[in-house]
Amino acid sequence: MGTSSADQRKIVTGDNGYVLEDVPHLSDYIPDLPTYPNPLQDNHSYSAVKQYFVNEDDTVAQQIIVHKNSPGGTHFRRVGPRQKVYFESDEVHASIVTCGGLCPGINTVIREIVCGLYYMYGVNKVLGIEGGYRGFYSRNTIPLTPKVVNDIHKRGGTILGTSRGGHETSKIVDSIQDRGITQVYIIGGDGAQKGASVIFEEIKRRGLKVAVAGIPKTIDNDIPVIDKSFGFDTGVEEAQRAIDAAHVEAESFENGVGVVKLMGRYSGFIAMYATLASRDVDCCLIPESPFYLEGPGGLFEFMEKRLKENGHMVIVIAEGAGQELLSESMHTMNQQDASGNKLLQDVGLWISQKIKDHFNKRKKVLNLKYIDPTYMIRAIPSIASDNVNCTLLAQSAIHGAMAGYTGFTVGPVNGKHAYIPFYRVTERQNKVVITDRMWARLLSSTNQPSFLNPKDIIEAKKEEQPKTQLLDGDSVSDEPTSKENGK
Ligand SMILES: Nc1ncnc2c1ncn2[C@@H]1O[C@H](COP(=O)(O)OP(=O)(O)O)[C@@H](O)[C@H]1O
Ligand SMILES: O=P(O)(O)OC[C@H]1O[C@](O)(COP(=O)(O)O)[C@@H](O)[C@@H]1O
Ligand SMILES: [Mg+2]
Repeated sequence: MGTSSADQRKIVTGDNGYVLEDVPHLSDYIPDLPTYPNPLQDNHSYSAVKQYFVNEDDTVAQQIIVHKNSPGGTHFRRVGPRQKVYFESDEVHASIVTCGGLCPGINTVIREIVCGLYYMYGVNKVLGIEGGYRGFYSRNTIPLTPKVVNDIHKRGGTILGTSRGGHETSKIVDSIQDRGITQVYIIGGDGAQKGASVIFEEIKRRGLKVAVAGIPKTIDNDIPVIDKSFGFDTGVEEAQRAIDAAHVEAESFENGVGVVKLMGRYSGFIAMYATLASRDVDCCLIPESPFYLEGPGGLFEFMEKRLKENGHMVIVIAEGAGQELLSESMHTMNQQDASGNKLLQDVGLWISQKIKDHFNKRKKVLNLKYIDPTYMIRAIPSIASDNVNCTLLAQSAIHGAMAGYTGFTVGPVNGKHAYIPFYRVTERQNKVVITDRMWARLLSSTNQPSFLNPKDIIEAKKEEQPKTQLLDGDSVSDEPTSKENGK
């Protein structure tokens, strides 16, 4: 096995093309750290479990579809408790912060970090940071105990509050240092993971014994490498209620059209999965798949055909879809939120008006109902399966931090949880790949136009994006493409 530390990445290579993209460890930059036996070995719930401690060499393969002569490929370190820990229980002063937009299940993750630290590792100093990153330097903190968090998983939102913007690295790390915090748990999306990475770098530069762990939260599912985020299934489930309502309204009126706008700033996963789950959707529009309204192969032509055949139809549109059409017609400026995310025009209102105008001009009856459940799908408590996801993530993050790992995001990779270095989850956004099988499944389920001409398809294939990873059994590769590698 060889190791390479080019640009600080910990890459371990083995036989037959095996590669481990390892995560940093406190001992990488602090010499002679003492270790302690893991207190879990005396814990009645765990000591009976055969092979409870994870073998140090266990790793999780990023690619599970392999061929006879495939090389070993990229792997990540498997999560779980280690025999040795790098913190004594009373040395741990943990902090938890929640950043960015809401997502069902955040409170469950908070609860499980607090309870996991208390019950598994005997840690009783856990601090909640209020209001996102800026809370480190501008807000009060909340001491968190199992009693305080006991019922919070039944509530939507985050008991700590959240925010966008406000990431001032040195002020945050000063606060971590001043308060004597030794473990930082950051629950947040792609933006928050970038912030976590910068915090980790500054902590390392200052040589502090502070573990930084990221727990990915993204209702849009735009974080790469991981199978999917907690809360995503809850969001898709809740979206069914809006689609059902749109369908009932549409089929009850002559030429009824239900338009449902769902979240998805840059990635259309919620719209795609809500559509595939529902079977009542006639057309799904996402940011990754450009569409057009007029002319042969356009949306209006398809609508006229579908309404003639069925008398009603449902359109699901992701909020980031068709933004190029909107800015053409509205001459909008590029506005951003406090975190630098693009502020979008309401594509649902826009498309509803365009559809109405089109049918009005042709003097055709149209009954259009526009439903915007945007915040309803993310402001609710998580469903049972997501609660289990949250527990696994929280406990895995704790085991990693206690074992001295740092600068990592935890997440499921092909169903097995792994510690993933920050750079792998921040270097790009996860998007629906429209030349992949999952989008083809959607097109064949709705029978909508692809809005692509043969030339576009050749171009899209040439772009060689990584495959859609979410729940797609056929997904083959999430490796950076040759383009991303700059080759
Ligand atoms: N490139 C970045 N570097 C440092 N901090 C960032 C970066 N991008 C976003 N952040 C911070 O992360 C937090 C959450 O980001 P945001 O994009 O709002 O939500 P999310 O984490 O859900 O994607 C914000 O406080 C923001 O300032
Ligand atoms: O209005 P807000 O709070 O900025 O949130 C809206 C946005 O949050 C999202 O859910 C994603 O936000 P995150 O990146 O924070 O997860 C988008 O789909 C949506 O545009
Ligand atoms: Mg984001």
